[in-house]
Formats: sequence, C-alpha cells, structure tokens
Amino acid sequence: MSNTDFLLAVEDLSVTFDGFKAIDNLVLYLDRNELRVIIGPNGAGKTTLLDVICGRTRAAAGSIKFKNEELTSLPEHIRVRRGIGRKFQTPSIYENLSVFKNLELSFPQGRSVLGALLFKCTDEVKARVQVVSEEIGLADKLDVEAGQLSHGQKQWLEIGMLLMQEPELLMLDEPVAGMSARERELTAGLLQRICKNRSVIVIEHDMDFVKQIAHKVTVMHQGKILAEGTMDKVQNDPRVIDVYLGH
Ligand SMILES: Nc1ncnc2c1ncn2[C@@H]1O[C@H](COP(=O)(O)OP(=O)(O)OP(=O)(O)O)[C@@H](O)[C@H]1O
Repeated sequence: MSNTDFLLAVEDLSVTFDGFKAIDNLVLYLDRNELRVIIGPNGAGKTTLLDVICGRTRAAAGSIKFKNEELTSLPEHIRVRRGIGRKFQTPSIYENLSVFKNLELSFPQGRSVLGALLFKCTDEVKARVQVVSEEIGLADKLDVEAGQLSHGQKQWLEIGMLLMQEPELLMLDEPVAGMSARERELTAGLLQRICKNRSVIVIEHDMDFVKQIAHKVTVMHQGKILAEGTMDKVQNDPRVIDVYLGH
C-alpha cells in the first residue's frame, strides 16, 4: 500500500501458534486521535493483536505500518521509541517508590541502566511529571508511595508512566477491570482527554464503558474482524449478537 494518513495500517496480518491461526489475514486502519475499542469473545485474538503491534509477538505474514513505516521486523524497544506504548492488565509500577519517582523514572532517558545512573531530574522532567500527574488525576498524590494507591489509581499511574514517553499510540488491555463505578467514570474521562493528542486502542469487555469511550468499535472473532463501526452499528449487527453480545 502507498503512504496514507492513517497512524496505523495493519494489512493481511497473520499470527500462528503451532499452526493455529490466532490472527487470520486481518486488516485494520486507525486514524490519528482516534479511540478504538476492540471487543470479541474469549480467544478471538484481541490480546495477540496488541502483542503483535507492540512487537511482543512475531507476525507470520502481513504488514504493520506506523506513520507509514513498516514495523514488523523491529524489536519491541524500538517500537516504544517510535511512539508505541502498551499497558498490560496487571500494573507494573514500583510499589515502594512515590508517584513522583514512578513518573520521573519513566521519562525516556531514565529507562536504561546507564540512563538511570546519569539521570538528573531536570526542570523539564519535573514540568512533564506535573503535566502528566494532572492529566491522570494524581497531582495531589505525588509524594504518596505507589503501593498505597487504590487499584484504580495504580492503573492511572501506569497510564501516566506511559504518557511520560509521549506515545502517539497507546494500547490498553482491559483498563477498567476491577475498578469501582466512580473509577470507571474517571477513567472514561481520562481516556477521552488523552486521545485528543494521540490514538488509543482499548480492549474491553464492559459494554457500558465501551459505549462511553469508543469512537469506533472493532469486533474480532476467530482471528478475523467480524464487524466494525459505531457502537450503535455493531451492537445491532446480528452476527455480533450471535457470537458475542447475545451471550
Ligand atoms: N503464546 C501462545 N501460544 C499458543 N497459543 C496462544 C498463545 N497466545 C494466545 N494463544 C491462543 O490464541 C488465541 C487468541 O488468544 P488471545 O489471548 O489473543 O484472545 P483474546 O481475544 O485476547 O481473549 P481474552 O478475551 O480471553 O483475553 C487463543 O486461542 C489462545 O489460546
């Protein structure tokens, strides 16, 4: 395909595990500043799709272009540097460090061992920590040890740690799992704010949450895309009701 305005263009992508096609000839395009939600039954291939975009899993065939550059042969850490951030379900924060420190250490130059040794907390880093902490609603918790935060606050901190790297694509796997109703509401607001400057892909099973946040919904089934469009469109699609929403 020639150059496009899409931030992410996934074409004819396949991923196999011992001959089993977890992703089967999948095509997906993502706009800049788009918040896309991926839904579908267990085993549909949703997590595998995020894994292959971030470089954790290898593609067997097909193309993944990010800002028109082919990613498929690049290792995970280079993809991070190119602007792809990925959050997993379990938060990987430093529980015994403060919120401030967690954010500070996530500033790009602080991440390698050498970088961390030479790292000085400059005004630039402090300013970035301030902006990010406000964005994730933890500006008044900067001195709190991360281990003392609520489950929801830990998830927001991890999103903040990714935001420190200013990703252009952020991918989140079930971000509201285990959160209270109030935390879900605040997370919806947070995601709506952060997609103003970047694209976001969210895997989610909570349909009320999906309705609140999704610009567009992609429904996966057996490694393929079953349906795609607005929430209204996909939830009235008989095939989607049959394999997923009706259960
Ligand atoms: N590392 C692996 N080795 C072998 N098979 C795998 C591996 N990872 C995933 N699979 C298989 O690939 C298929 C897709 O799994 P995946 O986790 O991507 O689905 P999912 O849509 O994210 O499901 P869930 O909603 O349950 O998380 C499943 O059949 C799964 O068993």
